[in-house]
Amino acid sequence: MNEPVIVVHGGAGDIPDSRDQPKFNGILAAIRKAHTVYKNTSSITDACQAAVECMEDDEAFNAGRGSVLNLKGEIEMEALIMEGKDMKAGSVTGVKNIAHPIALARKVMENTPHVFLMGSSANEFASKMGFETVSDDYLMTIHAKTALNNFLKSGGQPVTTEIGQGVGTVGAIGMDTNGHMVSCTSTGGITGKMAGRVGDTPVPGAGGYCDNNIGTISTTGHGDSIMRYCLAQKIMNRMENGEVPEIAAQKGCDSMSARVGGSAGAIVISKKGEVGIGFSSSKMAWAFLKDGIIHYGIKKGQYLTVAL
Ligand SMILES: NC(=O)C[C@H](N)C(=O)O
Repeated sequence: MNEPVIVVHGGAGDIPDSRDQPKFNGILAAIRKAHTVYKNTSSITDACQAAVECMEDDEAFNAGRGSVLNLKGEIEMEALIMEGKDMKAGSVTGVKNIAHPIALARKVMENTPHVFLMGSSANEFASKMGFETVSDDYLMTIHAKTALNNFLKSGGQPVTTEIGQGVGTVGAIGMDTNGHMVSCTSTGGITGKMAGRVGDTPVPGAGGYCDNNIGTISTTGHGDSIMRYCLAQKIMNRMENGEVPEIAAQKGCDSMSARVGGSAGAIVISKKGEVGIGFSSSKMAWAFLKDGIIHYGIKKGQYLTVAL
């Protein structure tokens, strides 16, 4: 393969139409950023991390700036990175006041003997690694505050607001020209979650997975369902058993919804470089780059293209 394959998502769920364009702008910017970084570094890990950081900076998404609020009105963020060569992984959960949880997950992968760090200890590690602290005011958007108010007013039922209950988790997966793969996912979780709630996103096999011998995946959607179903791992199993990524992603999400409820979406690349996009939610923002063309969409059956 002469070109890398890069796929991103900007969250699955009940996304109001008014949010489509900001999400398109964000996912297209993320793909372009990833492409530039890949050209400069030849590192698919750097490229996908950069794509996720680009969306963490963009308040159209529920990750980094724009993260949703827990029941106490706080932001607790989570992220996972996994590389497919040696199946190394790094995760964080319950982190506060940093701009790029995905960068911290990478530090866990590369600078500790562990996979997963949590809460204030993860924040202490961030300080040690030289991460700057950002204020709650920077991370907390009016959309996130409105979403929590609406959630509380409705007696704790999921409400579709401008940003939905938790839509807008972000992910980027990629394969370089040597077949090396990576998976990156970052989120603020779901609006009105209990303080300390851990979602699917930082859990390998649920929020993402990566193995150069099979493929790479990032998921999004109702995390408590995704975690119970081990959605990323289930989709890997389907590909290992010969399903093409498009079918594996869609059937994986549909089977999760049928078995445990909730809805989800997934982006997938197989070891052959084939791309799969699937979601059982009403929408998922996705985009991928292949042969100089960006393909993207958000509604079922929507398939748009634009030059890089
Ligand atoms: N929109 C999302 O993907 C939310 C995330 N999966 C969570 O439940 O924490």
